[in-house]
Amino acid sequence: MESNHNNDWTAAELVYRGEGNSSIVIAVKKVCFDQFRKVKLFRKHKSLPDEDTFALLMPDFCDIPQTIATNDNLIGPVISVEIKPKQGFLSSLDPYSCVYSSFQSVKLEQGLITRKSGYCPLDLYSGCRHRMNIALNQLLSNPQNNFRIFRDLQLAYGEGLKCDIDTILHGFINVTETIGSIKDVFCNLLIEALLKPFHNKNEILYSKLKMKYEQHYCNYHRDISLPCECKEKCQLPYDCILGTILRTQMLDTIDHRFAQDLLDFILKCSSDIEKFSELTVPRGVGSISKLDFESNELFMTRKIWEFLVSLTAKDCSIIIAMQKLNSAEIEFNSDTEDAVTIIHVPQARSRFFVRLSIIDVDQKPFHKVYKLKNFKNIKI
Ligand SMILES: O=P(O)(O)O[C@@H]1[C@@H](OP(=O)(O)O)[C@H](OP(=O)(O)O)[C@H](O)[C@H](OP(=O)(O)O)[C@H]1OP(=O)(O)O
Ligand SMILES: Nc1ncnc2c1ncn2[C@@H]1O[C@H](COP(=O)(O)OP(=O)(O)OP(=O)(O)O)[C@@H](O)[C@H]1O
Repeated sequence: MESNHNNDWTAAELVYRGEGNSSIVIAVKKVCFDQFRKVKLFRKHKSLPDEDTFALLMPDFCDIPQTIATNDNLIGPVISVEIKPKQGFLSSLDPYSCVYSSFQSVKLEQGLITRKSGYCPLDLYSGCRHRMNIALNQLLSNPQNNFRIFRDLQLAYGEGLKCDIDTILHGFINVTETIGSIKDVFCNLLIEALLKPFHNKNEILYSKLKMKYEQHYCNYHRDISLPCECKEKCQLPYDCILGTILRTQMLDTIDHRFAQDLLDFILKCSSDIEKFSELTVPRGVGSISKLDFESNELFMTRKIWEFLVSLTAKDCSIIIAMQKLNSAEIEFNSDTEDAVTIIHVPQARSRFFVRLSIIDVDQKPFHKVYKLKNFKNIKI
């Protein structure tokens, strides 16, 4: 990840941050990552390859560097929250319960988790502050791989590491200044960040993606989640970070079942599988039906492309990096490609500088279309 140094880091400067299926993420700091590696049991067998391998140098989205905001007016620790929100709408494969709860059953059966989470993505994506608050509280109580808090770039809260929230947030939200509990104030801040407009580089693509979304409820979580009883019917803002992710997820208009048939058919006629990994956005993206200019083949290829992009959006994570503002004015670089904003939280009598990012947006390979076949617990 980004550093002010040149690239000659020694092991002593590297900090283990986390890892996925295909990569280990290290931040450039002062301690060797091996000491900190708290890996899920099923990844314990993995190690770094002995031969030369590749590394990606990425900005550290848990940080608020000087290139984005002059730090003179920012005080206290940088608190970053990582949320892996998963699929935010009901799938036609199961119109009653969220997809997340089905995968939780599979994980429980496979011994990957010890108890099912009360987190319902439909609550988080609802746009209703009450429901979002329930979702965040459930993530806090059973974070799994869906929720982490970092304090000054170090993991402070997550699966297997549940420290006291008030201690983690010390100097960020102060108990003497808050009305209500620190946890409530913190959740309110996160909700505001998730609902703020998220301006990003791909706005032109995203503006083409429509979102016809009403609040949904999930049968599985009916004892935890509450119906939205707000005076005005809540709706997820189209242009917030969750809205952006949801619109991309909703590019999946065909579901695994049909995607598999479609892909079988395409592969019978052509072996050019490269077309599914093309980075160019296909013309007509987001349109449910075949458009006049599209041949059958173009249409089917577009549908598979959209399905795979939607899979990426169903698996990506959000990082919200925040720091307290100490004065009325803050200068930030208006050329920055990052989505930054300022949030006033009356209950904390404070304003916060917030940087929003989306990570883990690697393209999914086309064979992912067949993945669902391997899960006998998923209702089809
Ligand atoms: O299928 P899901 O919803 O369980 O998502 C997988 C994730 O599981 P999760 O449920 O988030 O713990 C899974 O996450 P973990 O490795 O369990 O942290 C991966 O992100 C996987 O993607 P890939 O195979 O590495 O490209 C994800 O698979 P795909 O999104 O590629 O299908
Ligand atoms: N650019 C970044 N800035 C800050 N933290 C990051 C960044 N990229 C990754 N991370 C951290 O490293 C962890 C692992 O990231 P990675 O993308 O490899 O795995 P993942 O999200 O679990 O995906 P997968 O299992 O699909 O490979 C993330 O969960 C996050 O905590």
